[in-house]
Amino acid sequence: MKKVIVLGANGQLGKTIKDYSPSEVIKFHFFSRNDLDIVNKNSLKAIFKDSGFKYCINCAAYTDVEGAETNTEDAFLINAEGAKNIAEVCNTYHVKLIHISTDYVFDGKKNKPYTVTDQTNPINQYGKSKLQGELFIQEQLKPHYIIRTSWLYSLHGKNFLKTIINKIEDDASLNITTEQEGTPTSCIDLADFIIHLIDKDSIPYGIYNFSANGNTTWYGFAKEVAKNYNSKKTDSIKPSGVFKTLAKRPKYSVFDLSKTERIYKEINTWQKSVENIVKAYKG
Ligand SMILES: NC(=O)C1=CN([C@@H]2O[C@H](COP(=O)(O)OP(=O)(O)OC[C@H]3O[C@@H](n4cnc5c(N)ncnc54)[C@H](O)[C@@H]3O)[C@@H](O)[C@H]2O)C=CC1
Repeated sequence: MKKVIVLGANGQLGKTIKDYSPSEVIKFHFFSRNDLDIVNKNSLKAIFKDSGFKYCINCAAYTDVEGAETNTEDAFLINAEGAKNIAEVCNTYHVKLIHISTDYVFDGKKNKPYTVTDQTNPINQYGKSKLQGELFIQEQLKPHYIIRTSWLYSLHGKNFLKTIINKIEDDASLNITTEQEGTPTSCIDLADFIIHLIDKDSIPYGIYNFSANGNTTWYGFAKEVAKNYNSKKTDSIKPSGVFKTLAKRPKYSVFDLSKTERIYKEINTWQKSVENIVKAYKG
């Protein structure tokens, strides 16, 4: 039985991992921010010491992209220093780390999918803090997987898919930007990939991209949600131009998935995963 600690367990990815039926080979131990703050290295040490954890999944992060522009110190404390603390403690207690990172480590100036070796160049504070976290982990700990993902949604917490469903329920008409291109990714698909890494236990360490297959805009994503949730409402979603925000967003952040699919399987298209989750939402 492999003992696995999950940090940031009350976020949408953490909760999705919790939904996984208990596996016969993995025993999860979930810690929310209230249980264990990743900024506090001594608390981490106390929990990891003599724990017998084989893997740590770090879902904990400062994820408010807009907020990070003004609360930059907090973003770096959690996304960079927190990640460093985890890496150090994993190193001391021989725990393998699975850490989640983001497409926002790129500037979005490319026009074909980003590979894991492409030059990073974050254009907002959130992306900068997440990249610093990646670099600390690479410095501190050999047995690590850094999974870069994008546009996460799930049945839990606040996310774009649930916002669109709520707006459709309220009969609101929506203008959604066509300015950014990327890939919506279901936490269920990502959780399955994370479990695959642990199950196999022999996949080479390093950076992996993980998103669904294909790409779209936030407008295309919203339309697809509407089509699956209530096809009569698709016309209430209209395309719009730039959505003014404090934090700059990469215009293009599609991933090249070839390295990931070589050690995993062909990943769902984003449309298929949206269909699956809307079905699950409707129950
Ligand atoms: N949401 C998205 O669209 C994307 C998310 N990511 C990354 O995926 C990972 C998971 O994201 P989500 O589940 O969507 O985030 P979330 O915001 O739903 O969950 C993050 C969790 O981390 C916890 N947390 C914050 N500070 C903490 C601390 N100091 N100690 C312990 N826990 C703390 C929060 O309480 C929250 O429960 C994060 O690393 C995020 O950066 C990457 C790309 C896109």
